Amino acid sequence: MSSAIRLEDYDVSPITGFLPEEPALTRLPNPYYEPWERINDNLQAFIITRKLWVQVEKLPVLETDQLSTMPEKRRAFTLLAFFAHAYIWGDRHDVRDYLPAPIAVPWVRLADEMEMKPIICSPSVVSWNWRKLDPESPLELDNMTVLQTFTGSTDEAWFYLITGAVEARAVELFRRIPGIFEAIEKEDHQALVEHLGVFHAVLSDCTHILERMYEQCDPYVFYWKIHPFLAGWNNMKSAGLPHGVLYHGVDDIDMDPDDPCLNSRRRRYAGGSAAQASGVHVFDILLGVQHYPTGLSKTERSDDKRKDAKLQGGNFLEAMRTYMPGPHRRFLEYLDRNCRLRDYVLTATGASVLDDLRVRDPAEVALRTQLLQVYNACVAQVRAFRDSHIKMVTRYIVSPARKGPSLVNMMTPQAKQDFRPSPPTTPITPAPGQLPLDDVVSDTPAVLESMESQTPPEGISNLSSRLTHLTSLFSLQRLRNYVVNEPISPALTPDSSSVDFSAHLHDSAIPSRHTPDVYNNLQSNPLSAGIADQCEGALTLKTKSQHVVGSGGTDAMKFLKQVRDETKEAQIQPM
Ligand code: HEM
Repeated sequence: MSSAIRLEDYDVSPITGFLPEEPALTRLPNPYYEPWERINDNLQAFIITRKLWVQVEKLPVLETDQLSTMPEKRRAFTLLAFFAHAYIWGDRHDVRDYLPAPIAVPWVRLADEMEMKPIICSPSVVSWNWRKLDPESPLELDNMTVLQTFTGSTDEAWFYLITGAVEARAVELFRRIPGIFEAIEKEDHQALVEHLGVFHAVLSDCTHILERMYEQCDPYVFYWKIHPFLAGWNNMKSAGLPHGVLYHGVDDIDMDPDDPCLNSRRRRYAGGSAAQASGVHVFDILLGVQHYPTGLSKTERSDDKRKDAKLQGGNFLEAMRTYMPGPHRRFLEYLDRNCRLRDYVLTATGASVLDDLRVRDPAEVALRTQLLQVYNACVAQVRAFRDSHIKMVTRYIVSPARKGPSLVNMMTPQAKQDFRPSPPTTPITPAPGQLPLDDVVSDTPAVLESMESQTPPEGISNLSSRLTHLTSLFSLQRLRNYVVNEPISPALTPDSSSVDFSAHLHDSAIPSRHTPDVYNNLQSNPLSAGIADQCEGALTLKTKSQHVVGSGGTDAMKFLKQVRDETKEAQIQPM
């Protein structure tokens, strides 16, 4: 290992680390790119009004050779990433399985040039997407703001900022990497203890910053409004992308649009994840934390198996490195190959070594014992970071997935626009026990609100009266518009899903074939004839939404817990 490692050789700044040192551009300076900037000026409005598709398709296919500086390239990449993900996921009721040439062509070119993949990633939404509020003040959370979001919400901005601020805080550690290498080379234990002390302080601050997520990012908003935009196009069959996404003008040149072989040309990429930010990778590598493919048992973790799994792309964290810019990836690879901190601490603090020294040099024994303690404290702190992160994933993914979407999320965009509570055109006689329809109509906003909050409005205290209201609303052809009426796919039944739909369905009063009592009851009531099938539609849509945003976090949790446990295994037992 050589202490001659120079961060700059890997595009890692001693001032801003993996974040670029040059401020991000707020607009591309060359007027040639004005068509992109003009779309971006109204991005959120175009998403809300569902006009982005048309806008993007009208764009010319711009060349990338007029992007002359790195900040320009980064801004262009980020703009295209936001356009692409808004184009694919902007309307979950109508997911497109291709990117039009005006996005795909320049994006693929830029990604190739930057040794990245044309998909949204942590570098594009976090590292290149901030500026300092006060340029003269330090780079830290309370002095950072975000340039670009899908939703315009403070929740989304905060989500990106927290990740950026963790990276920013870690810079103090990155700066010390050459020093850590040198201290090991020179066997300078005093210096090593000092470096690791700083490492520990950095880790503890990063955990604190992570936990500030709760201050301004609402889990519901994150899960239902932000997270879907960040999804990729791998394993997204249930969200409507069984084969991935076709990049028009790149992968379909000279092919008939109906050619079935086109599917094999579709690209599949993972979505944006903070696991693509380099900071936490550095923590692991420096401390010698080993990660294995998810589900690989301890006994299977021989070097051969590990290499095998590596070749098959089984290690998620390593796969995430392929979404980083080339120089950063190479920096991590360099560290991986050359950092031997853990082995060094293991040897320097081994029982026989310390026994030999005990009489000759008790001060050195004390120093080495301190070295072991501070090393272990760092490992424990990385574990604490991961524990905290797991709790966060529970609150931001698992819980909202269990609760299910609000009515607003189940409505088609058209239905949202169409909804105007108004009196019925055909008189319908209420069945015995039902409220008169006039009351129901005037109650509509309250019922909708109750479904949103999942609490019955005043006076409607039990499930059956809520269903009665629903029934009447359906009869009035109002709620019919809120659901997509298509048969439920056997592949998406609650049984095969990681989320317990049936329990939730009772709560939110959406009956289905899977809640037979309610379903049969509805079918036997003449006024509610047909409503059960409508509800099936709601369930289908709900299940679809669930799959767009993820499997309710079950797989992710398994992976995250394994990674957390692997961290613990790096601790060295004092002899
Ligand atoms: C609302 C907050 C967050 C949620 C819901 C969340 C969710 C997740 C999920 C589901 C994974 C599993 C892999 C994947 O699907 O990408 C993951 C992995 C990961 N996330 Fe987060 N994340 C959040 C914030 C952060 C932040 C702020 C950081 C760090 C700055 C971070 C760092 C990581 C890392 C390093 C991994 C890889 C696993 C590990 O090393 O423990 N996450 N995250």
